[in-house]
Amino acid sequence: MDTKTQSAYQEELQRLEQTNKEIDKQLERLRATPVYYGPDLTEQALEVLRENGRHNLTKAIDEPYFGRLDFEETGTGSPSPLYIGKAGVEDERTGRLLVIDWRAPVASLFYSFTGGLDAASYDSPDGIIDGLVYLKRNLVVRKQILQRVVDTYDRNEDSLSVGDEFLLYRLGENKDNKLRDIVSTIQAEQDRIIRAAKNTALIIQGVAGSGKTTVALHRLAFLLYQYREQVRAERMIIFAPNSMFLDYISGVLPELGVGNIQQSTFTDWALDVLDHEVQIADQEITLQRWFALGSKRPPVDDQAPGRFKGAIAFKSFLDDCLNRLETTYVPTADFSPWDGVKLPIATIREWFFVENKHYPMIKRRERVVARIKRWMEIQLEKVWEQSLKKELKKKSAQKLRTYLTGWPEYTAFTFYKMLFTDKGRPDSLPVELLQNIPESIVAASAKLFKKKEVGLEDLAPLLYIHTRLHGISSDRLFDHVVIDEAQDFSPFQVAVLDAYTRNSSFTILGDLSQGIHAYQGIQNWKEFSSFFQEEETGYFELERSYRSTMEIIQFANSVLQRGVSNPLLAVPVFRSGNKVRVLQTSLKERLTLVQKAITSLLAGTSSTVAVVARTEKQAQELHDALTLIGIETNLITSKQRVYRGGISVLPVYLTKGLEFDAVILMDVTAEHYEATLMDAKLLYVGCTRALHELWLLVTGDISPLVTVDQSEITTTEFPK
Ligand SMILES: Nc1ncnc2c1ncn2[C@@H]1O[C@H](COP(=O)(O)OP(=O)(O)OP(=O)(O)O)[C@@H](O)[C@H]1O
Repeated sequence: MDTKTQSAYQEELQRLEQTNKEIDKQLERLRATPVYYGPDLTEQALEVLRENGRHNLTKAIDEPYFGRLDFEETGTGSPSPLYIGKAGVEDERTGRLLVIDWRAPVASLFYSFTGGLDAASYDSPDGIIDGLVYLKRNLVVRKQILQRVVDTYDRNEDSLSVGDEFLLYRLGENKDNKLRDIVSTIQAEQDRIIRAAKNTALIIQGVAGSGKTTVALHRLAFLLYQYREQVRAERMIIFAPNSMFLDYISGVLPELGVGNIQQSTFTDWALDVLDHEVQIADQEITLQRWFALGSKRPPVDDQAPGRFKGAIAFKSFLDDCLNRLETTYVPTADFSPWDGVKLPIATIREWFFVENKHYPMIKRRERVVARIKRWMEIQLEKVWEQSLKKELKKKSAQKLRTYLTGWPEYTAFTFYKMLFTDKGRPDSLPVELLQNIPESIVAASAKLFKKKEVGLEDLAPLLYIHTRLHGISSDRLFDHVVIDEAQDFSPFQVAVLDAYTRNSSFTILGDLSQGIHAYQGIQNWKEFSSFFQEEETGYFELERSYRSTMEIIQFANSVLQRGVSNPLLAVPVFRSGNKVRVLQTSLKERLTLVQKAITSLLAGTSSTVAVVARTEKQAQELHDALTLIGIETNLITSKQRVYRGGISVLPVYLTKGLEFDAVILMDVTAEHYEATLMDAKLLYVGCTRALHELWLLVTGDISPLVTVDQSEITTTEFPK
């Protein structure tokens, strides 16, 4: 350690000791104070403050901060050190902030400052504050012990740009089975997204590994801090592609001290709103179909069920159907509960179309039926003879039941199903309407609906019908919605979610280059942005990739370039590693080579390894074969709910969103990965899952998507 580093280390040791003492003291006192459960409102408010204090201090006690910024606000005359941590800590006597919460306005300087001698500024509630930055320092504290001090900027040094050394140290670490927070190394372009204003629909196109998922989770924590008066955690939700992915990301929010944010798949949420009226047809079959090898795959066009039913045009079609129903959605005849008494249909129409016009259709029906019942009671009151009254009461109830059979109480599913069959349709919905839908879709839907099953692409239409029929109860509204892997969402899904989201407050993240579910997703972000007012929409691009080494990113980019015109290429951070290995093997030697590869990777620095097959069936076979030769692996299928880490075997399309220290891509042959857009995206997704090591195994002709002669980034040799 040179003298400068040594003195910085000593200075930080002292400071840490003081901070630790203060935190210990405060926590001890708070823990000793009995919790107040009584009725006094002031005491209750104080108890909330104490509880917050306990919570923050418990969080801060092991690692009080991770960064320091020396900032001289213009006009103050001298710089003061700001220590930045996951939770703010105040000196009880002086009220001075010992640690600043990373989400506080001033902390944004720590992330946005990129070096140089010029003044820096941040946005505070009192306006723009500017001044000079003297020092940016990263600190690693674990269990109250100072482990590392790295200066990434020093105004008195020659090099005046903020260095990447600490970021590279962080990126070089191995991964276990959970995504982690990045508060200590958030980059300026990520920070802009995290701190963007709440009432905007943010759309973020980010290359693989650019931190989209991580940024979205940090943004939720930021919004909860910055808008604490306006948003509640339980009213925020993050939609992720599957339950295993949710498990994988489940650690980040608690690490950031944020609880209770809903985390769900669109499917689970939709089924809940629909009160589980339908079941989802087996997804394995759908996936097998869309991820079959080359020629066995159906064409992906606008007639594919997901694209067709996910389009806004389909929403307009449903609107048309619902509007038609609405205009005729009342009985046609007067209602007569008994001879001589009549409620004219004109009155019923008036109640339905005029008096209750602001209610959704089914609610209106309910209100009108209640009104008819009240009217009947009034008529009955006019009958004096008790036995007759009793008889009329019974008779009229029966009459009403019969009358209402001509006024069915649709649910989302009964209405939707009716559209695809020729039975039970009201006159307002002639069967000719079906001409708007491709025959194959009508036939497949009708078959499925008979079993009360639906496809994933039916959920947005069902939810939409549900909201038109029943409305949205206020406890279902979200304060903010995050959609991860949004390129796989349909415009219709986003339109439905918009109805459930106050002020269109969205963070929508994805990567068009990873759009492997093209049969249901979008091809262009404009398909979403067109819903939102231009002034309330934000669009960001993230180009830097933090996950993988330079060699892996360059290789993955070359795959994309061979299959996609105008690809969005990732820019790697300068983290060099081993070359990508492309290993040829015979069918006979294939398994032995996989075994050797796994052993070699685990003996090196990798602790999570993925063996990636092209299809689910091949993954199953590989898993079985590896088990037989004594290698324990976790088989990941589309039904998986938990990500365990270790050695995983999975089909390439299920790797999306995950990451592993090392990836072994199996069968990268011409047969398995053709020179098509879809296969290029699939292989790109597979390659970009690797942090440190990427190995490709080839038995037969190599895929035309792969260039082996890039000797600076690939090798064909097995490591010694
Ligand atoms: N600023 C950062 N500092 C440290 N690590 C980072 C940073 N940004 C991203 N990472 C790391 O990069 C990896 C990729 O992040 P993440 O999974 O959020 O990216 P993504 O854009 O959602 O990826 P993909 O689209 O490929 O699934 C993670 O390991 C994350 O911790």
